Amino acid sequence: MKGLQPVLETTGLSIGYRSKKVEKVIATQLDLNLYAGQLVCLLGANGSGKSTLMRTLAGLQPALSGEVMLDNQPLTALKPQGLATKLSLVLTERLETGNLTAAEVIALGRTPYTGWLGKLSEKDQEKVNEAIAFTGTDQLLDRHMNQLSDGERQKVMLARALAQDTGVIMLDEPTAHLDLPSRIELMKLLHYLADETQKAILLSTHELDLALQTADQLWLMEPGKPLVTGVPEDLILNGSFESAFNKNGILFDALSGGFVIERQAQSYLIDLSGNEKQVLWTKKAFQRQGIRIEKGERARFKINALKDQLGANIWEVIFENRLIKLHSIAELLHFIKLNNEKK
Ligand SMILES: Nc1ncnc2c1ncn2[C@@H]1O[C@H](COP(=O)(O)OP(=O)(O)OP(=O)(O)O)[C@@H](O)[C@H]1O
Repeated sequence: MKGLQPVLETTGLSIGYRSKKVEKVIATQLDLNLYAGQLVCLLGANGSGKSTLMRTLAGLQPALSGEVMLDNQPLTALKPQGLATKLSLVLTERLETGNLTAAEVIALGRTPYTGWLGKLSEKDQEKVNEAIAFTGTDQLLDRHMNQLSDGERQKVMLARALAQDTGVIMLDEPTAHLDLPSRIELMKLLHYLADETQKAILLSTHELDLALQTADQLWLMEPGKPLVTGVPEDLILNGSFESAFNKNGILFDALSGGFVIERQAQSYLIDLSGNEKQVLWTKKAFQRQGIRIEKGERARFKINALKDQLGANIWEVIFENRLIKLHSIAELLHFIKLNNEKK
């Protein structure tokens, strides 16, 4: 990113809460950069400080110390209207927009340019139309907000933010109430938007899998530790991702890129080879059943996962010099458990 100017930059930023007597510091020494065209996912366990950071970057709460520069201007020097032309924020809380139609809500995005009662100019209407086209909300325009599903409402709120035409868009847990297909659709849309419109998009989320697959950059928050930034794969390889999320029997498996539930496992002398996909799912089944593969000089179970002539999955097991053919993972698990006990 050398040579590129960040749209949003923090220097020595400390965030937290200050009351008359006490100061509650949530994170310090934050030197963060947000660049045009990037989708950045802010990740962290509950209470790690994601909302506090978003609120501070959006000017909704003061920093404890340090500086936030937005478009080369200190955030603190921007008046609300000026700020609203540079940064838009989509919150998860359902706003009191129930009686408004989707079209009216999207048009509200132009408020910083028109004033509350302002009439939309041709340019305003153009921006609104663009926002509608990007988000595919044209079928929803006449509907009232309280008649929309969570996914539809979220798209309308995104269209409003797009109509606001700011360099930075921030979204606080935008996928929170959505089902899996809608979550994937929204993340894909955000990635496309960042790329296509060169906006900087920062969102907080608990969707680790989706963030790993779509974010250009991750910002990882962990209480008491410095915030770590980087591309997802680097953060996996250097162990930051594991460190932030491994807890209470849930482990991030850096080899598969997924989370596994840690179980009490028993070792079995197994030699497993064969068809890649079958081997992968056989290993997952072993993991789920607490069967830990232990490689040894002499495997007690020598398993070859393969397809038969008709293309069906089979597992050939050599056990005590006999060849046994099994036809499902269920049969394999049963066989191994039964025979491992017979010493
Ligand atoms: N108004 C407040 N005054 C004091 N402390 C607060 C306030 N709001 C939040 N906190 C504390 O700040 C810490 C960070 O909270 P924050 O809401 O930023 O975390 P988060 O990562 O967004 O959590 P979640 O994933 O649960 O939404 C928590 O310990 C929380 O209790």
